[in-house]
This record gives sequence, structure tokens and C-alpha cells, in this order.
Amino acid sequence: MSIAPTPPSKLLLRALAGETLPVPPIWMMRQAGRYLPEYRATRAKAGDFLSLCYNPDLAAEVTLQPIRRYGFDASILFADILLVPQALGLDLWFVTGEGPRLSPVTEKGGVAALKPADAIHEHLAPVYETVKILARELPSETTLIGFAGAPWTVATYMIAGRGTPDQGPAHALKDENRPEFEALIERITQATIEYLSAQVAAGAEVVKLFDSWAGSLRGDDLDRYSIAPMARITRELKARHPGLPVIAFPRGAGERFADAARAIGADCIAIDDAVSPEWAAEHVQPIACVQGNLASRHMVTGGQALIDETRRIRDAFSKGPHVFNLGHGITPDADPENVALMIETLREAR
Ligand SMILES: Cc1c2[nH]c(c1CCC(=O)O)Cc1[nH]c(c(CCC(=O)O)c1C)Cc1[nH]c(c(CCC(=O)O)c1C)Cc1[nH]c(c(C)c1CCC(=O)O)C2
Repeated sequence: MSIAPTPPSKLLLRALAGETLPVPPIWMMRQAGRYLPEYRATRAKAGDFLSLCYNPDLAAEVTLQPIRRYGFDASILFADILLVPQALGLDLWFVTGEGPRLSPVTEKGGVAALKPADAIHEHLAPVYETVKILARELPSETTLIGFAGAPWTVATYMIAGRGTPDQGPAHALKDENRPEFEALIERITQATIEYLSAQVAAGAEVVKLFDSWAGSLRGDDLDRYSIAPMARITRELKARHPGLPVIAFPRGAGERFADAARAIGADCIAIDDAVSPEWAAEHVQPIACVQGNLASRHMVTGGQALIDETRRIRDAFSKGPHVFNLGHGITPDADPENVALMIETLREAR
């Protein structure tokens, strides 16, 4: 007699498995962050942002804070996409009020001077320890999401050494030295597979790939440097961890979110708020679960507009699998009361 696999009971896992739920699960990008006073207090205790990322007890503590305060259905590991470049050998630091700085890969002997992908684990061991603590301490109904940056987005920081408005330096390397650019994408792809696989081994139940700058890739470049690497990472992770749900976020893909959904093979496509929920319900949701897409500014402005937009998104996606989220991360100037209002509105009886 064959025994059917037990269906998942956590709401997020059910939505990712394709189930249409009366109320979608909800979590929020950057849910552990500066808009919360308890986050700011723990960060001060750690000293700075990177020390917080590499302190398993404190990183687990800030991951749990929004779960305690709001009862989100999912918890995202507290870390940063730029820990991988650091594990590959680049220097990384954060300038207060400005953002990340790295020693650009092009100025340090190029890709040849980076560490091999399987040499990242010692540096990243504290992150795996954070995952282990969370797997133990999260409430039984809360899903633990691990994450990494997608290769293109990580490459843009490794090439420029900082965030850039148009990812100009990365586009320049792609156009001027394509073999070097492609070698970099390849090294990050391999490192990302290793990193996420180790997060899953430590207890992450879902993984998410953040391609925050996918929108600056046009035409074939989007296929080759955003979609294809994410498809390969997804395939390899699912081969190593059968049944592992994957969320992919090719931010800024616009109408190409539908191609991305078809080609990546992820269980869920996260969308930003530049596309309408009605469009995404028609063109993306038939292919995969959709995550999104309330504009983050509603967490600052609140009021009736927040209520109306939350209902509009919930209703637009009500006929298929949906995970409610923002279109991008919550900003430091957000009001914690507005987060509570969003959750209350989402979960109200219709
Ligand atoms: C591009 C990118 C980065 N990091 C990340 C991305 C992709 C998603 C996106 O587009 O926002 C992803 C990220 N960064 C962080 C998380 C933790 C999980 C979460 O709560 O979502 C995740 C998933 C913590 C963080 N990462 C960062 C903070 C703020 C740091 C602080 O406390 O000072 C947090 C909570 C810093 C960071 N980290 C990065 C930048 C550009 C900055 C500076 C900008 C800023 O200050 O908001 C790189």
C-alpha cells in the first residue's frame, strides 16, 4: 500500500504548494528592520549592522521580533545578500546613512582571485547557526525562509563596490569583458547553490532569491543573466532537496514576470508594485503562486488608502495561490501601526 505524503499544514507552505486559501499568508520584506524600536535596540547592542548579521543569538532575536509583534505567517532569516561576496573574499563595510561598500572585484585580481564556491562555509557558519536557532524557536505555524541575492544583483555590487542608480559599472563590464562578467555570474551561481543548500540543511523550509536589479536587464540579457541563473539555482536546489519550495523575485521585470514565472521553475514569483495585481492575477498566477505587491509607501502613509489597496490586492488574487507582501522592503520611516492595520485588514472577514 502506498502512503500519500502528508500535505503541509503551515499556511505559507500551503500557498506555495498551489492551494487557494480564504485568507492568504502574509509576511513582509525587511520585516526585521529600523522601523521597529526593538530592532534598533538590538542593533545598538550588536554595535553595527554586520556584527548583528554575524551574531547568531542577536540575529535570531531580531528575526523573531516581528513574529512576536505581528504574528506573521513567515519569518525571513536576518542576514544580507552581501555576505556572499564577503565570503568569496571581498572586503565589505556599511557607511551609516549611505549603504554598503565593497572592494570591487575588478580591482582585486578579478574573478580568478575570488575564493572557490565551496570555500564560503567557514565564513558563513554564523548564518547557519542563526537558522538552527530559528528552526528551534519559531512558533510551529511560522515558516522559516532562507534567502540569497540572485547572481546579477550580487554581481552589480561586486563590480561597482556600492549600490548604483542604474547598475552602470556592471553593464559596462558585461559589454566590455563578457568572459570575465560571465565567469563572475558563474562563481556567484555556484556559491549561491552552496549557501542556500547549507541554509536548508540547517533548517530553512523555503528559499527566496532576490534579484532586486533585474529590471535594468533588457531583452536577452534578462534571460541570460537573471532568469537563467535563477532557473539553474532552483533546479539544483530542488535536486538536492526534493520538495523544497522556491520563491524568485526578479524585481522590475514588468510584463516579463510571466516569462520569468515560466522559465525559472520557482513555486512562487514575487512581484513589485510597478505591475497591477489584476494584470499579475491574469498573467502570472496561472503559472505560479504570486507574492506581493502592496506599495511600501502605504506603511508610511496609512489611512483609508492602505485599507483600500490591501483589499484590492487580496481580492485581485483571491482565485489562486497568493502570498501577501509588499512590493519591496519596508522603509525605516514606516509607522509600526500601519503594519498592524495592513494585517488586520487582510485577515478581516469579507
Ligand atoms: C539589495 C539588497 C541588500 N540586501 C538585501 C537586498 C535585496 C532586497 C532589496 O532589494 O531590498 C536583502 C536583505 N537585507 C536584509 C534582509 C533581511 C531579511 C528581511 O527582514 O527582509 C534581506 C532579505 C537586512 C538589511 N540589510 C540592510 C538593512 C539596514 C541596515 C541597518 O540596520 O542599518 C537591513 C535591515 C542594509 C543593506 N543591505 C543592502 C543594502 C543596499 C543596504 C542599505 C540600504 C538600507 O540601509 O536600507 C543590500
